[in-house]
Amino acid sequence: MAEAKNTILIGIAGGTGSGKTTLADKVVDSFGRDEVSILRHDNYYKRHDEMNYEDRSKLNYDHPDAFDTELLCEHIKELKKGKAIQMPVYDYTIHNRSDKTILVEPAPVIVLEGILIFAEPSLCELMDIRVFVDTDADVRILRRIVRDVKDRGRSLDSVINQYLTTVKPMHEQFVEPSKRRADIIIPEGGENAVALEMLIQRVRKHLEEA
Ligand SMILES: Nc1ncnc2c1ncn2[C@@H]1O[C@H](COP(=O)(O)OP(=O)(O)O)[C@@H](O)[C@H]1O
Ligand SMILES: Nc1ccn([C@@H]2O[C@H](COP(=O)(O)O)[C@@H](O)[C@H]2O)c(=O)n1
Repeated sequence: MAEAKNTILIGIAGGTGSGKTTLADKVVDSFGRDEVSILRHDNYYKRHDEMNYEDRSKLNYDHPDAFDTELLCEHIKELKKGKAIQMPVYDYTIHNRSDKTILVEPAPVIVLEGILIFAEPSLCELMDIRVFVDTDADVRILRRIVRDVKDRGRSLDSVINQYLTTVKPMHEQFVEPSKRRADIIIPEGGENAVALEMLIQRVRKHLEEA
């Protein structure tokens, strides 16, 4: 099937807690479901049914190999061809994929968010606009502690231990260097009203031309 002419992929990367989900959701919520679709790299974390919870909780979730990026690339290509896909759904509280999927319809604009989306060349090259949300590490870890304890079923000790053993070193090795692949760098993510408005205008321009 021929590629749909007018689909653009906007990648939103940034460290954990930087505000990329907030930014991506605000862009998507400004438009109709038939105009902008959303994909999340986190939903493509590999399934680990062969391990128990305790072993899964010890895995490194901040290395590119933790993700099934090949499946995500296939899904993006399908969407660009005008075909709907079933996006997996990840459940952080059990450190595994859930049995649910979300139907994602093709749309003129697809937003993709994730910590490591610029670190994978095969994925990065599919993007038309690359946005990196840049937020200081101290702010990010404070946000992460609150979120992981409230929403992801974690203890304070486990968040601190995971941050020091894998999250921080992987951020320094993979996430931070991937910033140089960005077209736009946005400080502070979703609460940056000026940057959000510029992104919305860019999407609107594409929709008018599509
Ligand atoms: N600019 C901001 N100021 C204060 N809190 C924020 C801001 N942006 C995001 N948050 C909060 O920080 C947490 C992490 O934000 P999120 O957008 O999920 O980041 P990410 O997807 O990069 O991990 C969430 O609880 C969110 O509500
Ligand atoms: N089972 C898992 C899977 C992932 N994580 C962490 O999620 C972070 C990425 O999500 P953000 O919304 O923060 O960008 C990543 O840093 C992983 O450490 C996890 O804790 N448990």
